[in-house]
Amino acid sequence: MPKGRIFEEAAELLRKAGVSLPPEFDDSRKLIVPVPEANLEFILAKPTDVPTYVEYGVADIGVVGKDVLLEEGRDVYELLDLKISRCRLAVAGLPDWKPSGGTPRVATKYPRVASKYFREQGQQVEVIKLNGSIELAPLIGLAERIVDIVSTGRTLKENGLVELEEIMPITTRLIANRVSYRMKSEAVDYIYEKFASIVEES
Ligand SMILES: Nc1ncnc2c1ncn2[C@@H]1O[C@H](COP(=O)(O)OP(=O)(O)OP(=O)(O)O)[C@@H](O)[C@H]1O
Ligand SMILES: O=P(O)(O)OC[C@H]1O[C@H](OP(=O)(O)OP(=O)(O)O)[C@H](O)[C@@H]1O
Repeated sequence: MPKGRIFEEAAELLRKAGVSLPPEFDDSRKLIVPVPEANLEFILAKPTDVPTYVEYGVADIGVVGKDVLLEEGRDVYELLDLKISRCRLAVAGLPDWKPSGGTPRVATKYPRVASKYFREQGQQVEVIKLNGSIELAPLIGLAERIVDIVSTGRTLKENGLVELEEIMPITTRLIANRVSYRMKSEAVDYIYEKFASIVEES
């Protein structure tokens, strides 16, 4: 399970699905939380590390944003769209930005996704990797454009930036380790079915 934004909505889904998570699950600092009643053990990880844990099989299944899944490019199965933490990946910049002579710079937490997008658009850009507060980049002259998550649009608005192009809609996905998917199919199916029934209802 990723800590941060997705956690709350994913925990709510699990509870709705009848998995009895202890109350301390939500605000404990513990990184490994066993839930023996459900025969499950949760690893609470940094969102970008979730696909790594699942690829290496230290977690059989994981919950992760499609943005992170695409960026990390790990070898895992994507089982289900959980349809939570809905947002979009977009190109944004200052409203008066116009292409000039040189190669434009694009700042982002998603260099892989951004490079692929601009390559497919036939646009040559220099991608600069940042780790957060991406909206700063055009304001301080690091880059002309950014590729980042937009949800309400508030961060862009409050920083005088505008959305220029939507790259793709983003939701949270259930992923599985390839070996666990085959060797522990009953357990993986159980979780899949639990989630699927709730996602369909909502
Ligand atoms: N503003 C947002 N609204 C809705 N969902 C978002 C938003 N920002 C990110 N997400 C989704 O939630 C996931 C996790 O976001 P979160 O902000 O918790 O991660 P993070 O900033 O990478 O974590 P950390 O703060 O540990 O670096 C993202 O991968 C994305 O799918
Ligand atoms: O459209 P909004 O609803 O304003 O949401 C978008 C913001 O949310 C995310 O940032 P986050 O808070 O995760 O901080 P970060 O800059 O460290 O990624 C994202 O990177 C945007 O900055």
